[in-house]
Amino acid sequence: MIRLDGVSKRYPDGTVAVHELSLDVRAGELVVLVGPSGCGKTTTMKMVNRLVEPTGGRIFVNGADVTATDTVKLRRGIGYVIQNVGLFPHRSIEENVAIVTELTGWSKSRRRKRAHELMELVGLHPGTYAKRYPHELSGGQRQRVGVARALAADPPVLLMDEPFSAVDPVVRSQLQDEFLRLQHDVRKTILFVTHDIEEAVRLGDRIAVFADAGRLEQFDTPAAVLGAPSTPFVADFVGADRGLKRLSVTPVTEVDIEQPPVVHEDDELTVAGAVMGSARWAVVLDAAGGLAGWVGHNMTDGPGVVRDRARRMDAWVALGDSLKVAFSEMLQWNAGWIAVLDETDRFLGVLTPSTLHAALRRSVEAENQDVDPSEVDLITVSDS
Ligand SMILES: Nc1ncnc2c1ncn2[C@@H]1O[C@H](COP(=O)(O)OP(=O)(O)OP(=O)(O)O)[C@@H](O)[C@H]1O
Repeated sequence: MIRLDGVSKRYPDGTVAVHELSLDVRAGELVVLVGPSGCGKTTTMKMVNRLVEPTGGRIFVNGADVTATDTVKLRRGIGYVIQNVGLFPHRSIEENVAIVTELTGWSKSRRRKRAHELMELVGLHPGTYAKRYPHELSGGQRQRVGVARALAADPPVLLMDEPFSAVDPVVRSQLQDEFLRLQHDVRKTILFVTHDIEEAVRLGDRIAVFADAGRLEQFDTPAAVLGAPSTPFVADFVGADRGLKRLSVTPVTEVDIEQPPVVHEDDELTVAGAVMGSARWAVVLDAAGGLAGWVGHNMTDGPGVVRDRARRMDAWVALGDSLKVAFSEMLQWNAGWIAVLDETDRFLGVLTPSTLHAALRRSVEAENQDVDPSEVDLITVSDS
């Protein structure tokens, strides 16, 4: 969808901002350009919509050479979101969002309808915000207006240059979440610039790590960049805590799950005790196979059914959630284990701190060796 072919940019003063860069972004993919300040990320992005003209190489958007495309037409098909948004201060939010559709000659009522739709999409209720002016919004809200405006003409391609870096970390994280949800729905082809590796890992389908002068050090999935940095520069850039960062890009899979004894709410306590054998506790399921809670072996004496003694259990994750979500769930509930449920809320098994650790080790080892994660043997303290 976007293809850079040996692209270079030397500014008139002799600065080489980008040197023979080749990169492709597939349709519907979100590629993050990340690297230290001055490495040529912004220059690269601006060459795609011709705010900067390359001095070498070729750039294609949807198969067409950008230098052979009329700039007005080119930019109409490319939404552009920048750090401080650049909203028009004397226009209302609704008018700011509609600016591109105004330029393309849409009728007033159609522009208004589209602006309201987009405001809803980015979480700004039009009833409250449509008539406000930019100075009456928070920084995070202004960024959302910037995203809505870029989406107004429904361009297939979005360029985003540090769009969330002007807001505080909490709002930033919120905007990132919302943006991921939005991208899930709209599936644009996105080139996203940031200097923040955490943001890159969180958002990117693939990330391109730049060193100086637009030199591409590694272009791969976040998991691969964190798990197997291809050069010392990348290893240094992603940081010594890359193992921790990997948590957020490694999903919980079937192989990570443990199977504790399972009993049902209606089981007799004596039966439940027998099912547990030497185990200290069992998971309690409801009639639909969903998680009802847990029961300890020492709670199974006497008459009655499991339901009478079972304790509630609220700590769970869905299969496919990240290990980071699993760890934080465990910490939040101060639980020694958490349940794993499928998409219909049926119980699949549990994760414990040691299975979580094993899952992380397995994923790092697999990445390093380029083998299937299920084939990696783990040696743990309890094995030795
Ligand atoms: N108009 C210009 N004239 C001369 N040099 C420029 C110009 N614009 C950018 N540069 C230089 O090109 C290099 C790359 O700049 P660019 O803005 O692309 O970097 P960046 O990776 O986006 O940096 P940052 O993260 O700090 O925004 C820098 O050395 C910069 O000083």
